[in-house]
Amino acid sequence: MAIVDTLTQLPAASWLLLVPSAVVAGHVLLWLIDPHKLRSYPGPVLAGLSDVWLGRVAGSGHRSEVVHELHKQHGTFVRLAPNHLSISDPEALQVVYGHGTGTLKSNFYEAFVSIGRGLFNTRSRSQHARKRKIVSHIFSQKAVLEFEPNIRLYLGQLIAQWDRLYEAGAKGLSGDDGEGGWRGKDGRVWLDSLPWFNYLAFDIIGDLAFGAPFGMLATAQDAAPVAVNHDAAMAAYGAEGKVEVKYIPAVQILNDRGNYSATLGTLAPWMRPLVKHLPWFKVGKQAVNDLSGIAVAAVAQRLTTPTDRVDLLGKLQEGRDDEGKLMGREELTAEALTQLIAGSDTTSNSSCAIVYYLARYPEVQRKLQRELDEALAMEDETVSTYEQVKRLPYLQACIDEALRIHATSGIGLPRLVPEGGLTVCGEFFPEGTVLSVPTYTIHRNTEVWGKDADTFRPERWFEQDKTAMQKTFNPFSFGPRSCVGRNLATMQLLIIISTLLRRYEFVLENPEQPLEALEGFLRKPVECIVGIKKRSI
Ligand code: HEM
Repeated sequence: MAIVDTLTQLPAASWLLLVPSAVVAGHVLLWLIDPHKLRSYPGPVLAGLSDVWLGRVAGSGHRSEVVHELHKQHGTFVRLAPNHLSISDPEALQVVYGHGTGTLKSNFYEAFVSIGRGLFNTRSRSQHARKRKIVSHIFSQKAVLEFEPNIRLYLGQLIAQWDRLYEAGAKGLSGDDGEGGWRGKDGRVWLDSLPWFNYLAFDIIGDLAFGAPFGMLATAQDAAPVAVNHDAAMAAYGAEGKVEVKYIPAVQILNDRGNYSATLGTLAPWMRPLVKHLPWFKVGKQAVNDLSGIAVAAVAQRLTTPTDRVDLLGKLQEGRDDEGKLMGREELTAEALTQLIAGSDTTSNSSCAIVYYLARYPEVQRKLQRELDEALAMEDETVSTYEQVKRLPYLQACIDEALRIHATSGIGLPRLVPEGGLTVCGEFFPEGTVLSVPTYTIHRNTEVWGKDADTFRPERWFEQDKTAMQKTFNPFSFGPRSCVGRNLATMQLLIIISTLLRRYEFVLENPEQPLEALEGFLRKPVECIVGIKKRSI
């Protein structure tokens, strides 16, 4: 009681000193006790003491690069936080992520939960298995073929826009369509391709997941309808009448939300409510809200206007679990939101990176164009079909090589060691330890990819040990939590890249300039300005 009395009588200034000192002392004490038995592993001293070190690195936008440098310096094992060890050995992938080893997503993923849990941020094994069973049917190879017409429709719209800008650009004109506008120079149109790839990806996934495109390609603008009042929109399910909406920049909001959640998720759960009030985090919190509003508005709209069209939302509505139950409305909204988030900028960042590398290496681009010209006849439609391009080896090698060097999911995805512990690369880790394998780093492992692992060179896919490459190639992750949309993503990339590269020739303004990227949850190109010219085929 005496201690409590003394503390309550302390002046405010003393508290200002006391609280931080107690926090620091607590961290040092935990470091000394070493409850996770990770103290013997190398890494920055501050990382061993507090989550704040990794939080700051994540907030810098260069987490993968920082972790990569640490692995170069310290080797296979690097401690990234008091309870988080990064393992850069490709052999670790199968244990940390594979089927049957029992790892679960760590509490990092709690920072991604908004309107209920979707497939991506469900951590419970049984709940995830139930959802995955319903959703994986929708993304089977056979099922995704039904979505091909939607992909081809919006790609056709992108081409119509680029053809229009090229015709004007070839005459030396300029304009302001798309972010940053476009200008004609040297018989080409010059534009930042990233926003256009975002419009394409958002319109495709908007159409598939919500039943209508956002209309970004048509307006050349980042704008999506969001429910003004979530609760009212939720209540409107099944009722007559319209949901009140306003328009917001969805691509920007998705970026803000990814940066926010990927940083917040690195911090201990007790820190999260405190930092949410800092200005930087407030922007992200608003983004989480707005993003859910897009799903709420779209799903509410859809449910008040029933349709028999074939899309992801329709299939989710029909999906039943083992007990034959349909998804409730909240779950349906959460899953549609998950697909919007998971299936939009993943595809646009990847498309953008592929085009950047093809523009940077003109000989690779020409070789790919030769393959496309031989495979596709003159009279074929402007937009390739999946059937035409699904087995073109050089096209596949170009896509894989770009996904290797610019894996949009580059960070080590954190997993929790299950009951009984886990042995990874000869080291034992007790239950509750957080482990991850950094994709960015294993995609640069010189033993697997060769001495020139830092260079974009599709030929390596025909030269190096195929088994080792396939075991290490991790753009979609491995195991029960790997990308459920992989078949859809692969089909999209094959159709998009084959169509664009057959129709246009791409050059960079400054070929020596590396593709600058910033990372929240995903590594995103900052911009990719290309000069586009129509080919004569
Ligand atoms: C090039 C495009 C894509 C890449 C590189 C990619 C990559 C990934 C990766 C690495 C994960 C694991 C994330 C984690 O464990 O934290 C993942 C999960 C997921 N992806 Fe994709 N993805 C792509 C496209 C898509 C598309 C088009 C969809 C659907 C429309 C989709 C839906 C999902 C979902 C729902 C999950 C969570 C799966 C689960 O936890 O069971 N992805 N993706």
